[in-house]
Amino acid sequence: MKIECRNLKKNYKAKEVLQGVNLTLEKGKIYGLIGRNGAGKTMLLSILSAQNPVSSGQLLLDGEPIWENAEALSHIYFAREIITSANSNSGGLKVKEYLNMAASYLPHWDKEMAERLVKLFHLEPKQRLIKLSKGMVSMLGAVTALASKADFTFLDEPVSGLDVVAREQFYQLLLEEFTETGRTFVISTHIIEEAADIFEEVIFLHHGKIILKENTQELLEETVYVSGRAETVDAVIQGKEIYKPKTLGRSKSVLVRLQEGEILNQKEGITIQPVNLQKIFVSLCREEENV
Ligand SMILES: Nc1ncnc2c1ncn2[C@@H]1O[C@H](COP(=O)(O)OP(=O)(O)OP(=O)(O)O)[C@@H](O)[C@H]1O
Repeated sequence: MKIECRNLKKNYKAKEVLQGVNLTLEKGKIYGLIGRNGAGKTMLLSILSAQNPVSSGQLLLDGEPIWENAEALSHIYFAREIITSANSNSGGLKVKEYLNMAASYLPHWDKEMAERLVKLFHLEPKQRLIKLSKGMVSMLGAVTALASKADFTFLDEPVSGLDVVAREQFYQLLLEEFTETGRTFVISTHIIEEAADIFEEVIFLHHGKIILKENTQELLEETVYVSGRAETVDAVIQGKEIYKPKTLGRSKSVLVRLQEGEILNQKEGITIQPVNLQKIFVSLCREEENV
């Protein structure tokens, strides 16, 4: 099973929110969707789940269009941010009512799992959503996403507002569910490092374009930070794929993307260090923005 997007574009008046996204999401993977504020993450997830029409391009599940296709949509669920303000549709609902509503439109809903997770997260079924704390609202979203049992489940910043204990608990549950079922999860988050071990692949979205989609482990193993005397750094990185160098006086630092099996020669006057995902993301954004 796979979802494919071909040259997806979304415009709002003159603004191109998605600028030709090509993406394949395979069954049985956890993807991390990373992007700056306004990059288009929520938009992409809402389009992938057919909650929003595209301006152009194709969106397919196993070769069949997803838009207005009930069978395809029964395999996809997007747990978007729950709006609980007084004038929203959800705000006045009780936790129990919100979950009953989800159960009514999600064809593979696991009632027993939802009840178990509600207890685990100490959510009170009779409490109205408007009275929940920000973290509790996030937990309710996580419960809905997990209990949806959709083959492709998208979560928009599921851990925002959760305390560290609850965040670990959420990722643990997610991994257990993933291991048991082989469902696909796409998770957007700004807390990159914490989730880096969970994501099999990372997708970096920048100004409505995918600037990187890679296996997380390979990306980390094959990217190094080189710093030291500028002329030595230049000699070592010659002919290599690099991300946005920084020069300060006579010293220089740069991220180098190695090819499989490629190594850098250690020379006096430079250091070669491993990097984390956050650093790679920041460097790539700087590269794109040319700053
Ligand atoms: N209904 C709309 N009308 C016009 N522009 C919109 C609409 N919805 C989203 N946008 C624009 O689309 C762009 C992408 O928004 P989106 O919410 O997808 O970003 P995001 O990556 O999820 O950001 P964040 O991390 O801040 O949540 C933004 O520039 C936003 O202003």
